[in-house]
Amino acid sequence: MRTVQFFDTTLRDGEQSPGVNLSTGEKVEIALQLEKLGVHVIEAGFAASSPGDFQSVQAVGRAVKKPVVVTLARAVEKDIEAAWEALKDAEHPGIHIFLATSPIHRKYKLNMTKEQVLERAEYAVRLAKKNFPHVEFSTEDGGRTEKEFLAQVAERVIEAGADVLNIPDTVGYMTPEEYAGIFRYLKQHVPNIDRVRLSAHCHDDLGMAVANSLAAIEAGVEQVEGTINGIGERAGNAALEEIAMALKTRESYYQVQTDLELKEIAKTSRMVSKLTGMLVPGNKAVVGANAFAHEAGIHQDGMLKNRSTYEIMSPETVGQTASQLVMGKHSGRHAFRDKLTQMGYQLNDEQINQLFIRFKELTDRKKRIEDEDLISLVEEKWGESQEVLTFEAVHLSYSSQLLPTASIRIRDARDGQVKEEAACGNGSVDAIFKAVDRVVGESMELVDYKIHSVTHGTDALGEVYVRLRQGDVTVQGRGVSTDVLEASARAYVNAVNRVLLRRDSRQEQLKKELTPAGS
Ligand SMILES: CC(=O)SCCNC(=O)CCNC(=O)[C@H](O)C(C)(C)COP(=O)(O)OP(=O)(O)OC[C@H]1O[C@@H](n2cnc3c(N)ncnc32)[C@H](O)[C@@H]1OP(=O)(O)O
Ligand SMILES: CC(C)C(=O)C(=O)O
Repeated sequence: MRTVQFFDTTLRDGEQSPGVNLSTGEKVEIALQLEKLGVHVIEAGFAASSPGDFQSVQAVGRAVKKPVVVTLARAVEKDIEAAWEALKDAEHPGIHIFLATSPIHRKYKLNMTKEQVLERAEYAVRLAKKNFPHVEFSTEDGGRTEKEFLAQVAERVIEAGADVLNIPDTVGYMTPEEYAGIFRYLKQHVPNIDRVRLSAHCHDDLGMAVANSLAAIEAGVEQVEGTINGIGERAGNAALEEIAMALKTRESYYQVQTDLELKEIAKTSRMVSKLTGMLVPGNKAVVGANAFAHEAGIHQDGMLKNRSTYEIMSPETVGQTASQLVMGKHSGRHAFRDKLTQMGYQLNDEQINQLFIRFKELTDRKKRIEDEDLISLVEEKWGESQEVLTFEAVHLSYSSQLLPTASIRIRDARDGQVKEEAACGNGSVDAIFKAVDRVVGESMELVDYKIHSVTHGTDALGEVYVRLRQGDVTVQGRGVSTDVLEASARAYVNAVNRVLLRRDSRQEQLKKELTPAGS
């Protein structure tokens, strides 16, 4: 099976995304991660473009040991000289020279004849070859170039010593069949075409960058160029992680392998997203948050029975966390039961059916159902009617210079007594929670505290959610009041009730299990 090499241009074409500007340190950080991912070539920038980019190219060249590090350069002496100056200390220095070849670019941008383009291309490659062991030449806007002329350019740069010949679809105009046809044509019409590694470089203007890259691979190219997360100029470049996973997942079809460390994909994607500020859409293939999430009941049921029903690759392969069955409007009973079991609730069919009705009602009101919503559903159904502690009153003493003190009054149904306690805290809410702990005689771990207003205006109802943990029991409590401190006290007492009930019902269950049958 033949191997296709990966040329990563996240740091050059990816950085051409409007609004992205990576510092030298950030480029080095990404480059080291790309090295771990196993790409063969890293395009670190455009050395002649600015002193900052020169410095970045130089730093990446020095930091990275295994991949070839290249810089982009126009077919002009000063760019080629700057490129060597930046990369002469690199372990594997390379240069990427480009010159547009299409009629539109020749006429309007370069103002050059075909003959001038041929001469300049050859001259630039010969010049670069004096220093660089690795010279790539790109026919910018190759996709819209006459095939016969492309073949002439190819012949000249091969003669001049180019190691890699890239035919970019600079403006993302090609269809897969057309693009593949260019490489087939060159293979048939250019003598010595075997002396260069053919490379594909696609843009996503019509959403075909990955499809075009794969078509080029089918036509025999040995290198693909692209970026992590598909970032880049305009609509971006071909997403390398998508090409890699297409080759891996459809290996028997493409009969091509890569040397990439696929498990590094998710980490690389997260790093690039964080440092460039380019967020990855949830539905992005391979690395999006939803790429391995299933919400529809029928899919979830299939997944529980066998993952291959709805997953063509596993998230672990690319270093993503395990597949998720997301609870929502479209979920079914199988997934619902599985989720509750995972959360520690062993419920019978009747209980599941009752809860499922409430769950579906909730999904009509709420977009995404979180674990805490499910906890509330269960607790609400089997918890609330047997309240142990009833909140009666709270009083706060607060001054800007002293610790706040809270006094709380709670009725305890276990002994029928009304209990009062006071406590100081780091803030008013903390004081209230500590006072409740004193009444109960135990302390709870506060895992989460959320507050939002239910209505508008200064008399708005404040709704407080708390999440408490004690041992392996986690519960949620809710309290509502026009006073947010009272809402906090109510929420905390509500949650403590649930801890006590859950503990009691577990003890009950244990007792039943330990009592011999018939006694
Ligand atoms: C498809 C691609 O992604 S190509 C890479 C695109 N990336 C970038 O352009 C980012 C970095 N670029 C830059 O920082 C600047 O454009 C620089 C420093 C390279 C050049 O800046 P300037 O000297 O001010 O020129 P400017 O960018 O305005 O114009 C480009 C010039 O290069 C010429 N040129 C464009 N491509 C090439 C080429 N491959 N070889 C030789 N000359 C070229 C243009 O014809 C134009 O020349 P002119 O001034 O004689 O008309
Ligand atoms: C410089 C070349 C390869 C390029 O980025 C393009 O044509 O899109």
